[in-house]
Amino acid sequence: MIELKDVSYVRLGTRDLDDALSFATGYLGLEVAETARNAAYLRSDDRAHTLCYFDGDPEDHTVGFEVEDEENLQLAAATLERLGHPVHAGTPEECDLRKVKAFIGFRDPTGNHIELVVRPERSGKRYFATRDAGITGFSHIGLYTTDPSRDERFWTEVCNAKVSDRIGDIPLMRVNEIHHTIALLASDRAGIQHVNHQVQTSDDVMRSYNFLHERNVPIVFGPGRHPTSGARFLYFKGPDGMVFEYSVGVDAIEDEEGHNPRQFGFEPSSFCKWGSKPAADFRR
Ligand SMILES: O=C(O)c1cccc(O)c1O
Ligand SMILES: [Fe+2]
Repeated sequence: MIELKDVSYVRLGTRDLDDALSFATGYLGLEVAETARNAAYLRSDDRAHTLCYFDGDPEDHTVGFEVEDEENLQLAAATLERLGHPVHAGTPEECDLRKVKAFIGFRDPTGNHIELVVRPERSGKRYFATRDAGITGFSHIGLYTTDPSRDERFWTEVCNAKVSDRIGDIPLMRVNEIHHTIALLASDRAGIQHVNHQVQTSDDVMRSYNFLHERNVPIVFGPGRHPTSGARFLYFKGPDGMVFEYSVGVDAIEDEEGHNPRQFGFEPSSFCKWGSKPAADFRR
């Protein structure tokens, strides 16, 4: 069993690094940790970085998850190879770029690029953004799947994820007490559908709605409230069509043994209990 502790970072390719950087700092509200070697490293909490934009294919998305130690990493590599997922061991230079002690890369059954990392760096400095969006940290990702049931089995049987709720066949899965860290979304391709940052209060969600709307940043869903996690949310579009979500008030699953996944119908009211509807281009 591969024990994921938390999501660690996302890596997104872009053909226009300057544009991605100005969006990340001026609209999303991240802090630049470092710009180096055709990449920009951005912070959203006390970690050294949680988002990396690199000069490359905008379809090239990677999600990193933290595992406990190098022994667990080796066991994970062996498990993945045995199950037919070729594993790439991170070179020292690749580890440096990610500010991790060690990592492996592989593809999930849909073909999503996944990395497992050991000892991702923290920063001694607190996160301080130029735009105050109220961000408290990077929290979860929406991941495309070409087969939700197969990929649910991968994340819950090969890895330690547990299903908190399902909307239709779409699982919201946790790897710690937070309601979900991985949300799957059905598609005909691989990739990240959205990147979630938590914000401090509902006021932050509404302030960002006005701020982004006034500046013509496409709002693709919300403001609204998820019946599943209970979070108030706003989704908007960033560079290369990537969707970003702010949310506040995600449930913690305290009764780990006693929690049974709830089944919600695949309909708009299962995504928002305030009646907001996703825009046609919510999914790319
Ligand atoms: O927070 C949630 O419950 C949620 C539900 C559906 C889709 C999402 O992205 C979510 O974050
Ligand atoms: Fe989400």
